[in-house]
Amino acid sequence: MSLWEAFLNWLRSLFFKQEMELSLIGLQNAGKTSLVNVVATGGYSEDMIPTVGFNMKKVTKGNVTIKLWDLGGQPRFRSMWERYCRAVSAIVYVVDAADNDNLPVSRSELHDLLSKPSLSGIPLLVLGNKIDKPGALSKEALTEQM
Ligand SMILES: Nc1nc2c(ncn2[C@@H]2O[C@H](COP(=O)(O)OP(=O)(O)OP(=O)(O)O)[C@@H](O)[C@H]2O)c(=O)[nH]1
Ligand SMILES: [Mg+2]
Repeated sequence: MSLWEAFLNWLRSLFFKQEMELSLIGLQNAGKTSLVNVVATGGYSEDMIPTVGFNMKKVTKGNVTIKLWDLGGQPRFRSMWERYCRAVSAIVYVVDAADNDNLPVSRSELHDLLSKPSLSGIPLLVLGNKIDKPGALSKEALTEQM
């Protein structure tokens, strides 16, 4: 790389640095912390401890830094979801696509959250997780259920 190109790249990096914040929510055991770990370090483990409260992780790839708020999904932590979703660039709602029994609860928690005026206009991604498991719903079936 020539000196000139290096200089241009440096200039670009100054102007195109991007920062965003994402909140990961969804019922306990949906796989939110596992997802954060895979994105941040590439590591996956079956041996996970339920998140108490929340965790924050910053991940930088190239010019993009993402602040990830990983929230606990147990009932006692769900009332904090809204507070940690208000100021983010996007919300990722994680659903265990293989856990049929808990889908109605997951659905009603999602709709509860979407009814909050403070969150109107924030982009939302509903992420069907655990699609490797037998019995996991297809994208279409999950969309229908949620
Ligand atoms: N088969 C399968 N298991 C997964 C997947 N993602 C996560 N798990 C497992 O699901 C369990 C729960 O994962 P966590 O990441 O702790 O779930 P969580 O949503 O953070 O749960 P809370 O912190 O309690 O809200 C762990 O045993 C993971 O190994 C997946 O894509 N496929
Ligand atoms: Mg967790």
